[in-house]
Amino acid sequence: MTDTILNLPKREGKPRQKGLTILIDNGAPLTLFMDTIRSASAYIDFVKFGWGTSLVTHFLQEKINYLREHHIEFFFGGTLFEKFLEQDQIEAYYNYCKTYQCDYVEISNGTVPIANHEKARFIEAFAREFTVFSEVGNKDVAQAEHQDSSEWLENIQEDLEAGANKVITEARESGTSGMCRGDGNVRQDIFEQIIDSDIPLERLIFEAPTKRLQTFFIRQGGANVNLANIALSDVISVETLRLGLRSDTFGLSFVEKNVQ
Ligand SMILES: C=C(OP(=O)(O)O)C(=O)O
Ligand SMILES: O=S([O-])[O-]
Repeated sequence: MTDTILNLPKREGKPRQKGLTILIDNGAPLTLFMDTIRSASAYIDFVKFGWGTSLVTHFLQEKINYLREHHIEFFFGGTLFEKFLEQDQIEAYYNYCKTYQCDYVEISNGTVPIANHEKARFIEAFAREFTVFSEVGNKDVAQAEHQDSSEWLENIQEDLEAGANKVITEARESGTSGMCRGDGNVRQDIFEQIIDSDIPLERLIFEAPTKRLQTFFIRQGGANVNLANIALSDVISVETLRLGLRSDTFGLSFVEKNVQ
């Protein structure tokens, strides 16, 4: 970023452990993808190839190569893991990840109804060879309503104990399920239970595809909260929200909560 006399929140350089920005690629055309990466690589830590798009999108290998050149990591959406799981093809998923030389995998149960302890077994197995980001929360709004805050906390703790490097909280690409209500508002009770626990904030990644969610998590968790499902077009906007350069977070206090 440009040198400035302004007093702004401190951001770590890459590779960073906190303040991660994770984009979601839902199959963007190659030149748009490359332009986005080239224009903003300092602010992008990961790209997730959303749900099963990696199987359908063209130029996947070219995109991955371009990310590597720009020191940006990648992983495939948890839904793809779940699709292989549902068809009893976990070994094939492992091979798929190896083919693309993935360092990271996402293990979730947002769609396939397996119990959290079963998901934890997959976390443990994949963590032997990959860095695992697990995901907590249901993609179906009605089912998500039934998951209370203590269940969320227990699931997050179980995932971390099983070997997840970080835990992603579900909100989908739309920001309308998991930790969010159908109307796009965050379920405060869940957020507060998590943030009041002894889990370091940097072990959590909040899906925040909308400005409303980005603003919420940055106001509550500070400039260096980890955010995911950021649209390709929103990278610079999110960085300005982190830095208090947009009205929504203008008065952001620079004190960080529970970040170790
Ligand atoms: C982002 C989504 O899925 P995944 O986590 O599998 O990429 C989604 O379904 O909105
Ligand atoms: O599961 S999602 O929405 O990353």
